[in-house]
Amino acid sequence: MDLRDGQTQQILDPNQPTHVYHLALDIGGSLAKLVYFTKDDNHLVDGEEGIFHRKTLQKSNGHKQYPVILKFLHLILNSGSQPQENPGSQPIAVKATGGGAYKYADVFKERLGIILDKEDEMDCLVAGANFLLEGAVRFSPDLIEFCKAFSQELLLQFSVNNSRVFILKHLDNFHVVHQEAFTYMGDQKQFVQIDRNDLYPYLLVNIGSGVGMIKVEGEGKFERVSGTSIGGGTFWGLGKLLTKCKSFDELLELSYRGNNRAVDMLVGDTYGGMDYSKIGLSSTAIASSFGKAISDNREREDYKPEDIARSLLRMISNNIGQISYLNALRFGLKRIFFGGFFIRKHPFTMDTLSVAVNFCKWILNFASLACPDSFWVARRVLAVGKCSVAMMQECLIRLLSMLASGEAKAMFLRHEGFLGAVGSFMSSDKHGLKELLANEVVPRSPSKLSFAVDKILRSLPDGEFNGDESIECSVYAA
Ligand SMILES: Nc1ncnc2c1ncn2[C@@H]1O[C@H](COP(=O)(O)OP(=O)(O)OP(=O)(O)O)[C@@H](O)[C@H]1O
Ligand SMILES: CC(C)(CO)[C@@H](O)C(=O)NCCC(=O)O
Repeated sequence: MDLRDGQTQQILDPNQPTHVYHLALDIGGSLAKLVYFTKDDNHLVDGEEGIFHRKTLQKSNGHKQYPVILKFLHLILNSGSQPQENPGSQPIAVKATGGGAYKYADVFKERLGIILDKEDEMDCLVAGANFLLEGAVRFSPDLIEFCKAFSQELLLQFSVNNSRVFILKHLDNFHVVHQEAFTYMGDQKQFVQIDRNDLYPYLLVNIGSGVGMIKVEGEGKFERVSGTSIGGGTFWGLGKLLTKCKSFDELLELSYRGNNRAVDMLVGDTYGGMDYSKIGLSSTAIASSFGKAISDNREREDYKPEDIARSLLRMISNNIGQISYLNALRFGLKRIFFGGFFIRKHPFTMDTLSVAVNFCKWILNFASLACPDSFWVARRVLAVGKCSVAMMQECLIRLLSMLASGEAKAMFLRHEGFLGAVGSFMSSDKHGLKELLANEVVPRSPSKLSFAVDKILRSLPDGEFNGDESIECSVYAA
Protein backbone atom coordinates (compact mmCIF):
# COMPACT_ATOMS: atom_id res chain seq x y z
CA MET A 1 0.00 0.00 0.00
CA ASP A 2 1.31 3.37 -0.83
CA LEU A 3 0.20 5.91 1.67
CA ARG A 4 2.35 8.70 0.39
CA ASP A 5 0.45 9.43 -2.73
CA GLY A 6 -2.90 8.77 -1.16
CA GLN A 7 -3.37 5.46 -2.92
CA THR A 8 -4.26 2.82 -0.44
CA GLN A 9 -4.51 -0.85 -1.09
CA GLN A 10 -5.83 -3.63 1.00
CA ILE A 11 -4.25 -6.99 1.50
CA LEU A 12 -6.84 -9.60 0.86
CA ASP A 13 -6.56 -13.25 1.65
CA PRO A 14 -7.95 -14.84 -1.49
CA ASN A 15 -9.57 -17.56 0.61
CA GLN A 16 -11.08 -15.34 3.27
CA PRO A 17 -13.36 -12.32 3.19
CA THR A 18 -11.05 -10.45 5.53
CA HIS A 19 -8.91 -7.45 4.74
CA VAL A 20 -5.76 -6.06 6.19
CA TYR A 21 -5.94 -2.36 5.64
CA HIS A 22 -2.75 -1.03 6.96
CA LEU A 23 0.49 -2.64 8.10
CA ALA A 24 4.01 -1.82 9.17
CA LEU A 25 7.09 -3.91 9.80
CA ASP A 26 10.06 -3.83 12.11
CA ILE A 27 12.66 -6.32 10.94
CA GLY A 28 15.37 -6.63 13.57
CA GLY A 29 18.53 -8.70 14.01
CA SER A 30 16.68 -11.58 15.66
CA LEU A 31 12.97 -11.07 15.09
CA ALA A 32 10.57 -9.34 12.76
CA LYS A 33 7.52 -7.62 14.12
CA LEU A 34 4.40 -6.74 12.20
CA VAL A 35 1.58 -4.43 13.21
CA TYR A 36 -1.58 -4.41 11.16
CA PHE A 37 -5.17 -3.38 11.19
CA THR A 38 -7.90 -5.64 10.10
CA LYS A 39 -11.64 -5.43 10.11
CA ASP A 40 -13.02 -8.50 11.73
CA ASP A 41 -15.37 -8.72 14.65
CA ASN A 42 -14.24 -12.13 15.81
CA HIS A 43 -11.86 -11.79 18.67
CA LEU A 44 -8.93 -14.02 18.26
CA VAL A 45 -8.26 -14.94 21.81
CA ASP A 46 -9.67 -14.62 25.25
CA GLY A 47 -7.46 -15.04 28.19
CA GLU A 48 -5.26 -13.54 30.77
CA GLU A 49 -2.35 -11.35 30.15
CA GLY A 50 0.86 -13.05 29.22
CA ILE A 51 -0.62 -16.51 28.83
CA PHE A 52 0.27 -18.47 25.75
CA HIS A 53 -2.64 -19.75 23.74
CA ARG A 54 -1.04 -22.17 21.38
CA LYS A 55 -4.24 -23.99 20.66
CA THR A 56 -6.15 -20.89 19.74
CA LEU A 57 -3.93 -20.32 16.81
CA GLN A 58 -4.11 -23.86 15.62
CA LYS A 59 -7.80 -23.72 15.04
CA SER A 60 -8.57 -22.84 11.50
CA ASN A 61 -11.56 -20.59 12.02
CA GLY A 62 -12.10 -17.56 14.21
CA HIS A 63 -8.79 -16.03 13.27
CA LYS A 64 -9.16 -15.47 9.61
CA GLN A 65 -6.95 -12.47 9.47
CA TYR A 66 -3.50 -13.74 9.94
CA PRO A 67 -2.86 -16.78 7.75
CA VAL A 68 -2.28 -14.71 4.70
CA ILE A 69 0.08 -12.44 6.57
CA LEU A 70 2.01 -15.38 7.88
CA LYS A 71 2.22 -17.02 4.52
CA PHE A 72 3.02 -13.75 2.93
CA LEU A 73 5.92 -12.93 5.21
CA HIS A 74 7.07 -16.48 5.56
CA LEU A 75 7.36 -16.66 1.83
CA ILE A 76 9.20 -13.41 1.58
CA LEU A 77 11.80 -14.30 4.14
CA ASN A 78 12.10 -18.04 3.81
CA SER A 79 11.25 -18.92 0.25
CA GLY A 80 13.77 -20.50 -2.08
CA SER A 81 15.72 -18.71 -4.71
CA GLN A 82 12.96 -18.57 -7.34
CA PRO A 83 11.96 -14.93 -7.73
CA GLN A 84 8.24 -14.31 -8.10
CA GLU A 85 6.88 -12.33 -10.96
CA ASN A 86 5.71 -8.87 -10.01
CA PRO A 87 1.98 -8.97 -10.65
CA GLY A 88 1.56 -5.29 -11.41
CA SER A 89 3.56 -2.50 -12.92
CA GLN A 90 3.04 -0.12 -9.97
CA PRO A 91 5.16 -1.02 -6.95
CA ILE A 92 3.44 -1.24 -3.57
CA ALA A 93 4.99 0.47 -0.55
CA VAL A 94 4.96 -0.90 2.98
CA LYS A 95 6.32 0.93 5.99
CA ALA A 96 9.32 -0.82 7.48
CA THR A 97 12.00 -0.15 10.04
CA GLY A 98 14.95 -1.99 11.61
CA GLY A 99 18.09 -3.27 9.92
CA GLY A 100 16.05 -5.79 7.92
CA ALA A 101 14.26 -2.97 6.10
CA TYR A 102 17.61 -2.46 4.38
CA LYS A 103 18.82 -6.05 4.35
CA TYR A 104 15.63 -7.47 2.83
CA ALA A 105 14.69 -4.52 0.63
CA ASP A 106 15.74 -6.32 -2.56
CA VAL A 107 14.04 -9.56 -1.58
CA PHE A 108 10.75 -7.77 -0.96
CA LYS A 109 11.04 -5.89 -4.21
CA GLU A 110 12.06 -8.83 -6.37
CA ARG A 111 9.71 -11.41 -4.98
CA LEU A 112 6.60 -9.37 -4.32
CA GLY A 113 7.08 -6.04 -5.95
CA ILE A 114 6.91 -4.42 -2.53
CA ILE A 115 9.00 -1.38 -1.82
CA LEU A 116 9.94 -1.12 1.81
CA ASP A 117 9.32 2.46 2.77
CA LYS A 118 12.08 2.81 5.35
CA GLU A 119 11.72 4.64 8.59
CA ASP A 120 14.62 5.17 10.96
CA GLU A 121 14.79 2.57 13.72
CA MET A 122 15.44 4.96 16.60
CA ASP A 123 12.78 7.41 15.37
CA CYS A 124 10.30 4.54 15.35
CA LEU A 125 11.33 3.17 18.74
CA VAL A 126 10.86 6.55 20.34
CA ALA A 127 7.63 7.30 18.47
CA GLY A 128 6.24 3.91 19.50
CA ALA A 129 7.26 4.33 23.14
CA ASN A 130 5.92 7.89 23.33
CA PHE A 131 2.67 6.85 21.73
CA LEU A 132 2.15 3.93 24.08
CA LEU A 133 3.18 5.90 27.15
CA GLU A 134 1.12 8.93 26.37
CA GLY A 135 -1.84 6.93 25.16
CA ALA A 136 -2.91 7.59 21.62
CA VAL A 137 -3.67 11.18 22.36
CA ARG A 138 -1.29 12.35 19.70
CA PHE A 139 -3.01 10.41 16.95
CA SER A 140 -4.58 12.77 14.50
CA PRO A 141 -8.40 12.91 14.52
CA ASP A 142 -8.35 11.16 11.15
CA LEU A 143 -6.46 8.23 12.48
CA ILE A 144 -8.62 8.01 15.57
CA GLU A 145 -11.68 7.87 13.35
CA PHE A 146 -10.01 5.26 11.26
CA CYS A 147 -9.19 3.18 14.30
CA LYS A 148 -12.68 3.51 15.65
CA ALA A 149 -13.99 2.03 12.46
CA PHE A 150 -12.29 -1.21 13.32
CA SER A 151 -13.16 -3.53 16.08
CA GLN A 152 -9.78 -5.05 16.43
CA GLU A 153 -6.13 -4.39 16.25
CA LEU A 154 -3.54 -7.10 16.05
CA LEU A 155 0.10 -7.04 16.76
CA LEU A 156 1.96 -9.92 15.40
CA GLN A 157 5.53 -10.98 15.54
CA PHE A 158 7.43 -13.84 14.03
CA SER A 159 10.98 -14.99 13.99
CA VAL A 160 12.90 -14.55 10.77
CA ASN A 161 14.64 -17.84 11.25
CA ASN A 162 12.10 -20.28 12.53
CA SER A 163 8.75 -18.76 11.67
CA ARG A 164 7.69 -18.69 15.25
CA VAL A 165 4.67 -16.49 15.53
CA PHE A 166 3.25 -14.43 18.31
CA ILE A 167 0.06 -12.52 18.16
CA LEU A 168 0.46 -10.14 20.98
CA LYS A 169 -2.85 -8.55 21.59
CA HIS A 170 -6.04 -7.20 20.33
CA LEU A 171 -7.75 -4.05 21.47
CA ASP A 172 -11.25 -2.86 20.95
CA ASN A 173 -10.04 0.54 19.95
CA PHE A 174 -6.45 1.14 19.16
CA HIS A 175 -6.69 4.77 20.11
CA VAL A 176 -7.04 3.97 23.77
CA VAL A 177 -3.99 2.42 25.34
CA HIS A 178 -4.49 1.81 29.02
CA GLN A 179 -1.92 0.86 31.55
CA GLU A 180 1.11 0.53 29.40
CA ALA A 181 3.82 0.90 32.04
CA PHE A 182 4.33 -1.11 35.16
CA THR A 183 6.93 -1.79 37.81
CA TYR A 184 7.94 -5.30 38.72
CA MET A 185 9.69 -6.22 41.92
CA GLY A 186 9.63 -9.37 44.03
CA ASP A 187 6.72 -10.89 42.07
CA GLN A 188 4.71 -7.71 42.46
CA LYS A 189 3.49 -6.12 39.28
CA GLN A 190 2.09 -2.64 39.62
CA PHE A 191 0.71 -0.54 36.82
CA VAL A 192 1.82 3.05 36.88
CA GLN A 193 -0.38 5.88 35.75
CA ILE A 194 1.86 8.15 33.73
CA ASP A 195 1.02 11.82 33.70
CA ARG A 196 1.88 12.80 30.16
CA ASN A 197 2.93 16.25 31.35
CA ASP A 198 5.48 14.60 33.55
CA LEU A 199 6.71 11.89 31.18
CA TYR A 200 9.81 13.55 29.77
CA PRO A 201 12.69 13.21 29.99
CA TYR A 202 13.08 9.47 30.40
CA LEU A 203 15.55 6.75 29.53
CA LEU A 204 14.38 4.16 27.03
CA VAL A 205 16.35 0.93 27.17
CA ASN A 206 15.51 -1.29 24.25
CA ILE A 207 16.76 -4.83 24.81
CA GLY A 208 16.69 -6.46 21.42
CA SER A 209 19.61 -8.42 19.96
CA GLY A 210 21.76 -5.53 21.19
CA VAL A 211 20.78 -2.92 23.74
CA GLY A 212 20.15 0.69 22.86
CA MET A 213 19.84 3.36 25.56
CA ILE A 214 18.06 6.49 24.48
CA LYS A 215 17.39 9.68 26.39
CA VAL A 216 13.94 10.83 25.29
CA GLU A 217 12.95 14.45 25.79
CA GLY A 218 9.79 14.70 23.73
CA GLU A 219 8.28 13.95 20.37
CA GLY A 220 11.16 13.42 17.97
CA LYS A 221 13.56 14.75 20.59
CA PHE A 222 15.98 12.08 21.65
CA GLU A 223 19.61 11.04 21.76
CA ARG A 224 21.28 7.64 21.91
CA VAL A 225 23.33 8.04 25.05
CA SER A 226 24.66 4.55 25.50
CA GLY A 227 24.26 0.94 24.57
CA THR A 228 25.75 -2.49 25.00
CA SER A 229 26.32 -5.40 22.70
CA ILE A 230 25.61 -7.75 25.59
CA GLY A 231 21.88 -8.14 25.06
CA GLY A 232 19.16 -10.50 23.93
CA GLY A 233 21.26 -11.90 21.10
CA THR A 234 23.99 -12.70 23.62
CA PHE A 235 21.57 -14.52 25.90
CA TRP A 236 20.11 -16.56 23.10
CA GLY A 237 23.45 -17.12 21.30
CA LEU A 238 25.57 -18.02 24.30
CA GLY A 239 22.69 -19.95 25.82
CA LYS A 240 22.39 -22.03 22.69
CA LEU A 241 26.10 -22.82 22.75
CA LEU A 242 26.20 -23.62 26.44
CA THR A 243 22.97 -25.57 26.89
CA LYS A 244 22.23 -26.94 23.42
CA CYS A 245 18.72 -25.52 23.64
CA LYS A 246 16.92 -25.48 20.33
CA SER A 247 14.71 -22.48 20.93
CA PHE A 248 14.64 -19.27 22.88
CA ASP A 249 11.57 -20.46 24.75
CA GLU A 250 13.33 -23.63 25.79
CA LEU A 251 16.22 -21.59 27.16
CA LEU A 252 13.84 -19.28 28.99
CA GLU A 253 11.96 -22.24 30.37
CA LEU A 254 15.24 -23.80 31.57
CA SER A 255 16.19 -20.61 33.35
CA TYR A 256 12.97 -20.82 35.39
CA ARG A 257 14.16 -24.04 36.93
CA GLY A 258 17.83 -23.23 37.49
CA ASN A 259 19.84 -21.98 40.41
CA ASN A 260 22.59 -19.55 39.54
CA ARG A 261 24.43 -20.22 42.79
CA ALA A 262 25.73 -23.44 41.29
CA VAL A 263 27.60 -21.45 38.64
CA ASP A 264 28.13 -17.95 39.99
CA MET A 265 30.78 -17.10 42.56
CA LEU A 266 29.08 -15.30 45.44
CA VAL A 267 30.67 -12.91 47.91
CA GLY A 268 30.03 -15.52 50.57
CA ASP A 269 31.98 -18.09 48.54
CA THR A 270 35.08 -16.00 48.84
CA TYR A 271 34.41 -14.69 52.36
CA GLY A 272 33.67 -17.99 54.05
CA GLY A 273 29.93 -17.41 54.07
CA MET A 274 30.19 -13.88 55.48
CA ASP A 275 29.04 -10.53 54.15
CA TYR A 276 31.61 -7.97 53.07
CA SER A 277 29.69 -5.33 54.92
CA LYS A 278 32.40 -2.68 54.88
CA ILE A 279 31.65 -2.01 51.22
CA GLY A 280 27.98 -2.93 51.43
CA LEU A 281 28.03 -6.38 49.86
CA SER A 282 26.00 -9.21 51.34
CA SER A 283 27.25 -12.77 51.23
CA THR A 284 24.63 -13.60 48.58
CA ALA A 285 25.68 -10.86 46.16
CA ILE A 286 27.29 -12.18 42.99
CA ALA A 287 31.01 -11.56 43.17
CA SER A 288 31.68 -13.04 39.74
CA SER A 289 29.16 -14.34 37.22
CA PHE A 290 30.10 -17.85 36.12
CA GLY A 291 33.02 -17.58 38.56
CA LYS A 292 32.46 -21.03 40.01
CA ALA A 293 33.13 -22.60 36.66
CA ILE A 294 36.87 -21.94 37.06
CA SER A 295 36.99 -24.97 39.28
CA ASP A 296 39.69 -27.26 37.93
CA ASN A 297 37.98 -30.56 38.30
CA ARG A 298 34.63 -29.74 36.69
CA GLU A 299 33.69 -29.64 33.03
CA ARG A 300 30.70 -27.97 31.40
CA GLU A 301 28.79 -31.27 31.51
CA ASP A 302 29.09 -31.22 35.30
CA TYR A 303 26.87 -28.14 35.47
CA LYS A 304 23.14 -28.38 34.94
CA PRO A 305 21.93 -26.58 31.82
CA GLU A 306 19.17 -24.93 33.86
CA ASP A 307 21.75 -23.44 36.26
CA ILE A 308 23.78 -22.16 33.32
CA ALA A 309 20.67 -20.63 31.73
CA ARG A 310 19.73 -18.97 35.00
CA SER A 311 23.20 -17.56 35.55
CA LEU A 312 23.38 -16.27 31.99
CA LEU A 313 20.03 -14.55 32.24
CA ARG A 314 20.97 -12.97 35.53
CA MET A 315 24.39 -11.85 34.28
CA ILE A 316 22.97 -10.15 31.22
CA SER A 317 19.98 -8.60 32.98
CA ASN A 318 22.16 -7.34 35.85
CA ASN A 319 24.60 -5.78 33.49
CA ILE A 320 21.90 -4.03 31.49
CA GLY A 321 20.17 -2.85 34.67
CA GLN A 322 23.37 -1.38 36.05
CA ILE A 323 24.42 0.39 32.86
CA SER A 324 20.89 1.74 32.55
CA TYR A 325 20.87 3.08 36.06
CA LEU A 326 24.21 4.79 35.62
CA ASN A 327 22.97 6.45 32.46
CA ALA A 328 19.80 7.59 34.19
CA LEU A 329 21.99 9.06 36.85
CA ARG A 330 24.29 10.63 34.32
CA PHE A 331 21.42 12.61 32.84
CA GLY A 332 19.27 12.99 35.93
CA LEU A 333 16.43 10.85 34.50
CA LYS A 334 13.93 9.53 36.98
CA ARG A 335 12.34 6.79 34.89
CA ILE A 336 13.89 3.97 32.95
CA PHE A 337 11.53 2.17 30.59
CA PHE A 338 12.72 -1.24 29.47
CA GLY A 339 11.48 -2.54 26.13
CA GLY A 340 12.53 -5.13 23.55
CA PHE A 341 11.63 -8.75 23.01
CA PHE A 342 14.36 -10.06 25.28
CA ILE A 343 12.11 -9.34 28.25
CA ARG A 344 9.16 -11.42 27.10
CA LYS A 345 7.37 -10.52 30.33
CA HIS A 346 9.64 -13.01 32.06
CA PRO A 347 9.31 -12.39 35.83
CA PHE A 348 12.90 -13.30 36.64
CA THR A 349 14.25 -11.02 33.92
CA MET A 350 12.12 -8.09 35.06
CA ASP A 351 12.93 -8.70 38.68
CA THR A 352 16.66 -8.88 37.96
CA LEU A 353 16.57 -5.65 35.95
CA SER A 354 14.70 -3.91 38.77
CA VAL A 355 16.99 -5.29 41.43
CA ALA A 356 20.04 -4.26 39.41
CA VAL A 357 18.74 -0.70 39.18
CA ASN A 358 18.03 -0.62 42.89
CA PHE A 359 21.20 -2.39 43.85
CA CYS A 360 23.24 0.11 41.91
CA LYS A 361 21.31 2.91 43.58
CA TRP A 362 21.91 1.42 46.97
CA ILE A 363 25.62 0.84 46.41
CA LEU A 364 26.10 4.43 45.27
CA ASN A 365 24.16 5.63 48.25
CA PHE A 366 26.34 3.53 50.46
CA ALA A 367 29.47 4.87 48.81
CA SER A 368 28.35 8.47 49.25
CA LEU A 369 27.58 7.89 52.92
CA ALA A 370 30.89 6.18 53.41
CA CYS A 371 32.53 9.21 51.91
CA PRO A 372 31.20 12.30 53.72
CA ASP A 373 33.41 14.65 51.76
CA SER A 374 31.80 14.10 48.36
CA PHE A 375 34.29 16.40 46.73
CA TRP A 376 36.87 13.77 47.36
CA VAL A 377 35.28 11.96 44.43
CA ALA A 378 35.51 15.12 42.36
CA ARG A 379 39.18 15.58 43.17
CA ARG A 380 39.88 12.00 42.17
CA VAL A 381 38.17 12.43 38.85
CA LEU A 382 39.78 15.80 38.25
CA ALA A 383 43.15 14.30 38.94
CA VAL A 384 42.56 12.08 35.95
CA GLY A 385 41.92 15.21 33.89
CA LYS A 386 39.17 15.64 31.29
CA CYS A 387 36.43 17.70 33.00
CA SER A 388 36.12 21.15 34.50
CA VAL A 389 35.38 21.89 38.15
CA ALA A 390 32.00 23.36 37.16
CA MET A 391 31.04 20.22 35.26
CA MET A 392 32.14 18.06 38.11
CA GLN A 393 30.16 20.10 40.61
CA GLU A 394 27.05 19.85 38.50
CA CYS A 395 27.58 16.16 38.13
CA LEU A 396 27.91 15.71 41.86
CA ILE A 397 24.90 17.83 42.66
CA ARG A 398 22.85 15.77 40.24
CA LEU A 399 24.20 12.55 41.65
CA LEU A 400 23.50 13.50 45.22
CA SER A 401 20.03 14.82 44.52
CA MET A 402 19.16 11.64 42.67
CA LEU A 403 20.45 9.55 45.53
CA ALA A 404 18.55 11.62 48.05
CA SER A 405 15.28 11.43 46.16
CA GLY A 406 15.68 7.72 45.54
CA GLU A 407 14.39 8.14 41.99
CA ALA A 408 15.34 6.37 38.74
CA LYS A 409 12.78 3.61 38.73
CA ALA A 410 12.78 0.61 36.44
CA MET A 411 9.57 0.25 34.47
CA PHE A 412 8.34 -2.20 31.89
CA LEU A 413 5.99 -1.96 28.98
CA ARG A 414 3.12 -4.19 27.98
CA HIS A 415 4.05 -3.85 24.32
CA GLU A 416 7.74 -4.25 25.09
CA GLY A 417 8.77 -5.84 21.79
CA PHE A 418 6.60 -3.76 19.48
CA LEU A 419 7.84 -0.25 20.05
CA GLY A 420 9.59 0.00 16.70
CA ALA A 421 6.76 -1.64 14.79
CA VAL A 422 4.18 0.63 16.40
CA GLY A 423 6.37 3.65 15.61
CA SER A 424 6.71 2.50 12.03
CA PHE A 425 2.95 2.06 11.83
CA MET A 426 2.40 5.51 13.28
CA SER A 427 4.68 7.10 10.73
CA SER A 428 2.00 6.43 8.14
CA ASP A 429 -0.09 9.00 9.92
CA LYS A 430 2.11 11.57 8.28
CA HIS A 431 1.11 10.33 4.88
CA GLY A 432 -2.60 10.84 4.75
CA LEU A 433 -4.63 8.29 6.64
CA LYS A 434 -7.64 10.38 5.75
CA GLU A 435 -7.46 8.79 2.33
CA LEU A 436 -7.18 5.40 3.91
CA LEU A 437 -10.24 6.06 6.00
CA ALA A 438 -12.20 7.34 3.05
CA ASN A 439 -11.24 4.53 0.75
CA GLU A 440 -10.88 1.49 2.87
CA VAL A 441 -13.86 1.21 5.15
CA VAL A 442 -15.88 -0.06 2.23
CA PRO A 443 -14.22 -3.27 1.05
CA ARG A 444 -12.91 -2.97 -2.44
CA SER A 445 -11.87 -5.38 -5.10
CA PRO A 446 -8.63 -7.28 -4.51
CA SER A 447 -5.51 -5.18 -4.86
CA LYS A 448 -2.25 -5.82 -6.61
CA LEU A 449 -0.88 -6.99 -3.32
CA SER A 450 -3.73 -9.45 -3.01
CA PHE A 451 -2.97 -10.77 -6.46
CA ALA A 452 0.69 -11.10 -5.56
CA VAL A 453 -0.15 -13.09 -2.45
CA ASP A 454 -2.74 -15.12 -4.29
CA LYS A 455 -0.35 -15.98 -7.03
CA ILE A 456 2.36 -17.10 -4.66
CA LEU A 457 -0.05 -19.20 -2.64
CA ARG A 458 -1.32 -20.88 -5.77
CA SER A 459 2.23 -21.61 -6.87
CA LEU A 460 2.92 -23.59 -3.71
CA PRO A 461 2.56 -27.35 -3.90
CA ASP A 462 -0.27 -28.61 -1.68
CA GLY A 463 0.79 -28.95 1.91
CA GLU A 464 4.04 -27.09 1.49
CA PHE A 465 2.83 -24.32 3.69
CA ASN A 466 -0.09 -25.49 5.68
CA GLY A 467 -0.95 -22.21 7.31
CA ASP A 468 -1.33 -22.37 11.04
CA GLU A 469 -0.34 -25.96 11.53
CA SER A 470 3.06 -25.70 9.97
CA ILE A 471 3.98 -22.77 12.13
CA GLU A 472 4.42 -23.19 15.82
CA CYS A 473 2.37 -20.39 17.23
CA SER A 474 1.92 -18.65 20.51
CA VAL A 475 -0.65 -16.07 21.34
CA TYR A 476 -0.68 -13.51 24.07
CA ALA A 477 -3.85 -11.82 25.00
CA ALA A 478 -2.79 -8.74 26.86
N1 LIG B 1 10.98 -16.64 19.92
C1 LIG B 1 12.12 -16.01 20.01
N2 LIG B 1 13.12 -16.34 19.16
C2 LIG B 1 14.30 -15.71 19.21
N3 LIG B 1 14.58 -14.73 20.11
C3 LIG B 1 13.62 -14.35 20.98
C4 LIG B 1 12.35 -14.96 20.96
N4 LIG B 1 11.60 -14.36 21.91
C5 LIG B 1 12.34 -13.45 22.51
N5 LIG B 1 13.59 -13.42 21.97
C6 LIG B 1 14.65 -12.51 22.43
O1 LIG B 1 14.39 -11.26 21.84
C7 LIG B 1 15.57 -10.76 21.22
C8 LIG B 1 15.18 -9.91 20.04
O2 LIG B 1 14.44 -8.83 20.52
P1 LIG B 1 13.84 -7.72 19.53
O3 LIG B 1 12.93 -8.36 18.57
O4 LIG B 1 13.32 -6.63 20.38
O5 LIG B 1 15.16 -7.23 18.82
P2 LIG B 1 15.57 -7.19 17.28
O6 LIG B 1 14.77 -6.12 16.65
O7 LIG B 1 15.51 -8.53 16.67
O8 LIG B 1 17.09 -6.78 17.44
P3 LIG B 1 17.84 -5.43 17.08
O9 LIG B 1 16.90 -4.30 17.38
O10 LIG B 1 19.03 -5.41 17.98
O11 LIG B 1 18.16 -5.57 15.64
C9 LIG B 1 16.36 -11.99 20.85
O12 LIG B 1 17.74 -11.71 20.71
C10 LIG B 1 16.07 -12.91 22.04
O13 LIG B 1 16.90 -12.62 23.13
C1 LIG C 1 22.57 -1.90 16.26
C2 LIG C 1 21.12 -1.89 16.70
C3 LIG C 1 20.62 -0.45 16.73
C4 LIG C 1 20.31 -2.66 15.65
O1 LIG C 1 18.99 -2.73 15.98
C5 LIG C 1 20.92 -2.55 18.07
O2 LIG C 1 21.27 -3.89 18.01
C6 LIG C 1 21.71 -1.88 19.17
O3 LIG C 1 21.30 -0.86 19.67
N1 LIG C 1 22.83 -2.48 19.59
C7 LIG C 1 23.66 -1.97 20.65
C8 LIG C 1 24.84 -1.31 20.07
C9 LIG C 1 25.33 -0.16 20.98
O4 LIG C 1 24.60 0.84 21.08
O5 LIG C 1 26.38 -0.29 21.57
